[in-house]
Amino acid sequence: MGSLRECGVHCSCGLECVNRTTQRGIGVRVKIVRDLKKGWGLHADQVLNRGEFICEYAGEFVTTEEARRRLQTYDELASTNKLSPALLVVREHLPSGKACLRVNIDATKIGNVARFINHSCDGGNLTVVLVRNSGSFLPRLCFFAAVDISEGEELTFSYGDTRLRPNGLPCFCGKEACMGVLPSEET
Ligand SMILES: C[S@@+](CC[C@H](N)C(=O)[O-])C[C@H]1O[C@@H](n2cnc3c(N)ncnc32)[C@H](O)[C@@H]1O
Repeated sequence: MGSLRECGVHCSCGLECVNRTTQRGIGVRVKIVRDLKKGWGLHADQVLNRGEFICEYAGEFVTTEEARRRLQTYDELASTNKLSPALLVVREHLPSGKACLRVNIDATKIGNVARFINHSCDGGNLTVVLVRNSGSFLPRLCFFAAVDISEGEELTFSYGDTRLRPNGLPCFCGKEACMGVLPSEET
């Protein structure tokens, strides 16, 4: 996972500033496509170039305690196909190496198209970047194209390490590297 600093509230520049790439909304064409096994997924609706900003993972920022509570409910509902949860947990190791910042973003009820991005065991074609706007405490989670992407191709990233929870839901990413199980949070 990468990290990036952008201009923020205290900078005198406007949205046209070259250092506000992720603050202008979604500037590329994407479409939501249904897959029989994975449900809805996000696909490129144009050629995307490596390094291009795709979208932010918008959602509710929740505390770890609240995330744990929600994950328990979501797991139960997901196991009976009653819900497609989209609570993403990201850990950023601080430079000291002694602590890590945990960010929980729940797009299950409030979010944008990023909540339709499915998992791929090979890491997918998107790079996840933690973006800090100067003056803001919380980082935002943004997706950039990790490679050149063709029109129609599904956009995917890795939800995490499957080994953390070997008895999760089945994965249908279809990649050679597929672990057979969808990564999910335990804590
Ligand atoms: C963030 S949502 C992605 C959008 C979701 N497919 C939908 O229809 O709303 C995460 C959920 O999508 C499904 N999903 C994502 N990637 C998958 C994969 N590789 N194999 C099977 N199901 C997947 C799982 O149900 C997972 O809980």
